[in-house]
Amino acid sequence: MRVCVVGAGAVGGVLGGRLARAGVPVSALARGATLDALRTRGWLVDSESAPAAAVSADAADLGPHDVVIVAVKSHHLPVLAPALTPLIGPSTVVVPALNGVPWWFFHEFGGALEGTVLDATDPDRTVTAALPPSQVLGCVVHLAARQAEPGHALLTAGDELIIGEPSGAPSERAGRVAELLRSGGFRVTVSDAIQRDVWFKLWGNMTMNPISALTSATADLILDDPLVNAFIQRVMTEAAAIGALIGAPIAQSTEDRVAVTRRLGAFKTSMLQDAEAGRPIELDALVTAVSEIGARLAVPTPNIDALLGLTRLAARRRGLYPTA
Ligand SMILES: NC(=O)C1=CN([C@@H]2O[C@H](COP(=O)(O)OP(=O)(O)OC[C@H]3O[C@@H](n4cnc5c(N)ncnc54)[C@H](OP(=O)(O)O)[C@@H]3O)[C@@H](O)[C@H]2O)C=CC1
Ligand SMILES: CC(C)(CO)C(=O)C(=O)O
Repeated sequence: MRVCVVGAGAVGGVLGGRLARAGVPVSALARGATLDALRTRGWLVDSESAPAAAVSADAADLGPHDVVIVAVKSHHLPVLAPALTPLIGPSTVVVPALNGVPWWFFHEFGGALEGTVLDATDPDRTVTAALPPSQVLGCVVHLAARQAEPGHALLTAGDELIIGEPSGAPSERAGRVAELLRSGGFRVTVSDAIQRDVWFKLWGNMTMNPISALTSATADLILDDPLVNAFIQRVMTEAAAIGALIGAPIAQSTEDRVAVTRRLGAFKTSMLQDAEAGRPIELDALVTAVSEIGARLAVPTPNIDALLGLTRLAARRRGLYPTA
């Protein structure tokens, strides 16, 4: 199976590198220093390297693949997606390894918002046009990775991936992709409700990540502040109510979910790391999208909107989010 990774950063580097180590031909669409590193020494994950099948900044050089793993930060996609069409043939499976509410989320999900494309994550519908939801196999990434340097990915915690058809139905392609990912040493679950898995992960990071970017605080400090902790749980309560309405109910209590995060100690969320490095933050997929879903359902989201407004303004002031 020919695989192409779009965005060979932390997650893309781990996925691509592990698959390449297992003997899978994995090419990369990359740019800048990452492109140079992949060209020179191939994939490098932890201390293990493997040749890259092909590497280019131009998808036309790479051509159609059986599986395209999309692992850029979600805010890159609206501009990048149209350039990805040469990678996509009629039977290509697109596996988005992204956090937040993805562009394909309401495809074959049923309910009041069936087929909705969100302005928050696909404002000009370029992503939906270039990466058709019918070719998407949903994915949730439950691992932590970072880049030691361009082209050198480190897997720092976890190894779990959840994949699933947006419709929830079993499929031959889900089985094929699960086997592929397992060959890279990942623990893979095939879900019959992948949107629930997306929503559950989002439920944790849609609060911690923006609050950390807003306050520059590690997770322990955020959760030790009783007012911030209570605010987080109000945001989570609103998000859980939306989840229940769209068919992604959450069984856990907010207290229990927060306790799980608290046990991780004094860590910096990925959004805080991006903010500190002066990189744009992934606010739209994590928070703007949830606010938009609430608005589309006419569900009031005062706490989500307060979080969004404050984080967006702070990020704009620091050049980490586009101005209106
Ligand atoms: N890191 C983690 O532990 C986890 C991350 N996630 C999610 O996975 C997704 C990817 O995150 P992560 O791997 O951390 O992000 P990174 O920033 O490490 O990697 C993204 C990569 O995409 C590249 N990229 C962006 N635009 C282009 C372009 N136009 N052409 C070619 N390459 C491009 C970036 O290149 P450049 O460096 O040049 O900008 C970078 O190498 C996000 O949605 C994140 O929230 C999910 C679970 C865990
Ligand atoms: C670890 C966790 C859940 C914190 O919100 C996360 O997803 C992130 O840092 O991006």
